[in-house]
Amino acid sequence: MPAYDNEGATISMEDVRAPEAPITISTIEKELIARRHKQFKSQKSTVASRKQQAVCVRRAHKKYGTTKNPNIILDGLNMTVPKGTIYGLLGASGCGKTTLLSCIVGRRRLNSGEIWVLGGKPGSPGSGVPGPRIGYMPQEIALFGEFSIRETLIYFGWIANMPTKEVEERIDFLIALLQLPNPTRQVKNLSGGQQRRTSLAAALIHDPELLILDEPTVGVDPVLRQSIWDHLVEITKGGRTTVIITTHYIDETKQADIIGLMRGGRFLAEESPMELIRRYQGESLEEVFLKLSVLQNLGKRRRSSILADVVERVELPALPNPAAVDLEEAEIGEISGEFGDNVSMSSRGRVVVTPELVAPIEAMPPPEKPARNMDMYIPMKWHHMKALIWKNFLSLFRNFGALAFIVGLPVSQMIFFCLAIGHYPVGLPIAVVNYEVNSTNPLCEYNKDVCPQDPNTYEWNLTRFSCEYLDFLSTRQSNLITYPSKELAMAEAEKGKARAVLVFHSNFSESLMQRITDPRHVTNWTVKHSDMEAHMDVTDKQVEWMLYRDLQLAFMDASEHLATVCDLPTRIMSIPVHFNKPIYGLDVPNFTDFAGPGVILTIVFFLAVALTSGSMLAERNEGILERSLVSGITGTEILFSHVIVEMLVMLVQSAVVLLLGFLLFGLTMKGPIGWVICLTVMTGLCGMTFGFVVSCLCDTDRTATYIALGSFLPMVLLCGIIWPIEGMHVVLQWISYFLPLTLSTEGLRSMLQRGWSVNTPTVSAGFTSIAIWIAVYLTTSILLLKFKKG
Ligand SMILES: Nc1ncnc2c1ncn2[C@@H]1O[C@H](COP(=O)(O)OP(=O)(O)OP(=O)(O)O)[C@@H](O)[C@H]1O
Repeated sequence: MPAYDNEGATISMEDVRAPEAPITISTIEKELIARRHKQFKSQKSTVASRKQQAVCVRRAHKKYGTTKNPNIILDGLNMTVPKGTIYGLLGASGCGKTTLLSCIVGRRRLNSGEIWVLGGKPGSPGSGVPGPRIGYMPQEIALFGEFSIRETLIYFGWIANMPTKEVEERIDFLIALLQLPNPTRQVKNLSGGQQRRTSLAAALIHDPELLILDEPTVGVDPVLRQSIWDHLVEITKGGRTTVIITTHYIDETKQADIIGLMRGGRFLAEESPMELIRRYQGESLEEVFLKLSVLQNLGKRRRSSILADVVERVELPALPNPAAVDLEEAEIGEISGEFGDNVSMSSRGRVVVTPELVAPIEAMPPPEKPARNMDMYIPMKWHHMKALIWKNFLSLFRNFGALAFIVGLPVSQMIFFCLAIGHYPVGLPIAVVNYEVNSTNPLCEYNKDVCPQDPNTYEWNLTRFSCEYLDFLSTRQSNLITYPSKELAMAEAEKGKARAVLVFHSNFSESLMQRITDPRHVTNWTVKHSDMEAHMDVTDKQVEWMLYRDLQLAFMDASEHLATVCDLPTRIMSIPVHFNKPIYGLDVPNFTDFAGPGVILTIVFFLAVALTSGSMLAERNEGILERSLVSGITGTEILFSHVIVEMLVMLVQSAVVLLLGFLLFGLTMKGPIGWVICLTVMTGLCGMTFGFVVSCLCDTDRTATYIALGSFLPMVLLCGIIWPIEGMHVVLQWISYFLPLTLSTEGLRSMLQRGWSVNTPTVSAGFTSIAIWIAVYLTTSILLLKFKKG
């Protein structure tokens, strides 16, 4: 088809010449004409008359893009689809057919204009649209690859509230009609054409009142295509079913009752195929479309020299009736299609009415009022939930790789955490230069069990205290390496071969003894020589702190031992601070215990985010979500069905994480186990609802990954696992308290290590914070699903 730049043009009847030759009409065509006469009646355009149509679109405007750079798709379009007809929606690729259909099914909103579908406005309470009154086959396959054909059709049948037996009968019928393969075959293993036919079967399964089929015959062979069309003609015969179908095979729409030729955001014509061929003397509908496109160009650029060549080559029909009715633009908007076979050459602009067909005939019966019952106020319908939960379970268990990942990841993460984090660094290389002894062995000999104080004179004769000190240090840090000189030891430490250099002066013990026994007469020189010199590599804060602690504790151990062998009170030579048994926590605090609660909650939270946003995005990107929403499923139902299924997964994940942490790796647990489990599961639920928000906000997996990662780091950095909140900048402290993992981590830690109950403020704040976040995320995702339309 030639690409003419004719957007926004309309056709005036001066552009149309009289037909030159009569057209032969076949029997089928005669039958179709007869049907059209019966179906389309002239009537005045009122709200009531619009409600009588299967679909009625008036003055539709729809644009994408920004206000500065808009991409106008529908530009005042009018469309009328009478009940019981097949409406062929034709137009070049990208002209806006899918956009129009998604507005009709209520999945996109117009910028302005009105749409009536089956007597109601799509999305309004009680309209039944979206819902089972519609059968929608989108352009993409929009099916679950892991499902078999049968399971797919059962899912859509259940959504439409069909009993299983009836679904089975319809499956047999549709499999025969659409020549589908064995219904046990998985959709992902079908050919492209077979998948499209399965998708068509899903739209047909519940025998809807309005079938909207977006290119159902792509990749279907001509024989089958014909049988699909025959079926559509058959089901519309009774007048109950209406079909709107888009296709790129223009000539197959000969069997449609009306064809809407779309171009430049409007209809070039909305007319029966026979009438179009007759009026424009085309050999085929394709040729008619070409002529109408040129006419539209003429309307816009009547004198355009660019198109002159093309126009010369196209033979244009003349106006069949010079007394064509000319109407004002606003009125014409009201007229399109409602005069039945009268030609509305465009949705805006001049309209031609063929007088012989305008004769009023009996009015259509009033449309059935949509059922207004309590159903529409029930947020979740049982048959929807049944179908969704079944679908979610099947998709989860069919995908073995994902299942293994879901269970395996928390196990491996917990094992990694418990084995890798929080353990004391041992074997740190420590360089020792001991000028007090002449030994290459750091653990030099000393009189371990002999008191260096004379029992009679009480004179002290302390020797080799450096050896005693190193002996106790070696029980904490065993990798002591002796160097003969300080210079050599320092050079090695600078090369990274030692974390600390310890130097004992030659008169270390003697000076220390003087410092203790006669402090009044001790010189600075003596004090200096009684110190062990320590030079440390402090690039690693944790290592520095632990070495610092070990060096001091080794001194206390050695001095307490000395006091013991001398029958002195043990603590006499220690620093005068006595650390009693901790109020809470272990005698030797353990970083694994400290970080454990935060790590457990982070694992559970972010696994739930990944699981939920992944499955929701996959569903959305494959078009399944869209299709389910058009079938009448609500956002709330989709969310809760995921919550129910993923809750089970999360219970397993939480159990695995807690069992590994407490039973296998011995993390401290003093608190009420029931509440610990409850807080863990609630955190997973919070992650799940956050995953819903992410999947509703993002259009692609990539943006979802960015959001998930972008939120992971701040939450983990600020929730107090890595650094105490009290040490943060005051603004960040406030931000941190508002994050979902901060108060819950503190609450869990208080239960596990302090044994606090849920009544204590810290624990109850953890529960309250996570409950509020669940409510916020859930409400946001329900609102996003409801209102975020194109
Ligand atoms: N979500 C969107 N955001 C921005 N532009 C969009 C969006 N969806 C569609 N479009 C644009 O709107 C125009 C109409 O698209 P639409 O899918 O409705 O066309 P179509 O007639 O169905 O095409 P085809 O026959 O190829 O399926 C195209 O230019 C398309 O790029």
